[in-house]
Amino acid sequence: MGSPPMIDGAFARWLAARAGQALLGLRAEMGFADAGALRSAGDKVSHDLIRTELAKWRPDDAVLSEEDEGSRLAWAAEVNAEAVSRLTADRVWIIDPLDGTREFSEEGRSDWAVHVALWSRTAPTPHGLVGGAVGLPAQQRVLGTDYPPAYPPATVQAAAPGGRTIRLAASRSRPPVFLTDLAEDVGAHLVPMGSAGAKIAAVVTGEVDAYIHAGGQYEWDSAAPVAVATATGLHASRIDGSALRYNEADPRLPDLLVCRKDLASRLLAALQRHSG
Ligand SMILES: Nc1ncnc2c1ncn2[C@@H]1O[C@H](COP(=O)(O)O)[C@@H](OP(=O)(O)O)[C@H]1O
Ligand SMILES: [Mg+2]
Repeated sequence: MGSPPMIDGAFARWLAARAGQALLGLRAEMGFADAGALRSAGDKVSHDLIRTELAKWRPDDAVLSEEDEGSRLAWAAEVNAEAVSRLTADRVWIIDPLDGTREFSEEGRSDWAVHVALWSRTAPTPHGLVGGAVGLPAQQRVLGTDYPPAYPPATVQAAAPGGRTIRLAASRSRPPVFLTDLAEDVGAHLVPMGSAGAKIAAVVTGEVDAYIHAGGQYEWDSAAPVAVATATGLHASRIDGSALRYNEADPRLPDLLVCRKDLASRLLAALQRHSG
């Protein structure tokens, strides 16, 4: 087999695709009888593959992966900088080897993803993400910053008279408590789905108009999909409108809004009313 692409965005796509193939193979091999075993094996196989390839092809870069020991710890940047290499590194790969682990273990579901993002200290944007890819293996596609999908999304319809209903993606297992009221307020209907990556990909492709999450998440849940979403021209922020920031000492990033640019001010105003 030849070498992977040199350019980081294309490398991220290559890596997400390879991990996705391994995960599809695992599903076929193990079946769905023991969901817990399939989930654990999926996390491990994808993590090990991505870790091995990063060590081989990007040995100087730091990595933050959900499956690393201690990944959820909140460090004090000034105290732990020496011990935690990502806090001083110029380039950090932020990885969720299997996002939507629960859906991965349910037969017939395609809302699970592989996230590979690259953060750079010298990035021109507040989020710091300079490349990334979201693999959707069961949908036979990878979305990446190397070929950002068109904006506005191809399947967006023109507004119907009287205002079109907003399709609002939300976690199928842990939706924010305020979301039902917010949806009613803005005339949206909720589309329950698993995986932050799959939901943001659905905004990118125009299957839904927005995704709102609150109540808990980590940087790896959104880094790669946010890299792709912002590369296409979509809005992505915290639910209070402030910037999403990655490779922080504390990896918790509990809430976000990703949506079409023309909906952002309306949804942020509604979030201000409902999420407080
Ligand atoms: N309240 C919470 N606290 C921590 N993580 C959360 C969370 N709600 C959602 N997540 C994480 O966000 C991802 C998408 O969640 P959901 O499918 O419910 O939308 C999942 O990642 P993983 O599947 O990688 O664990 C899930 O663990
Ligand atoms: Mg995740």
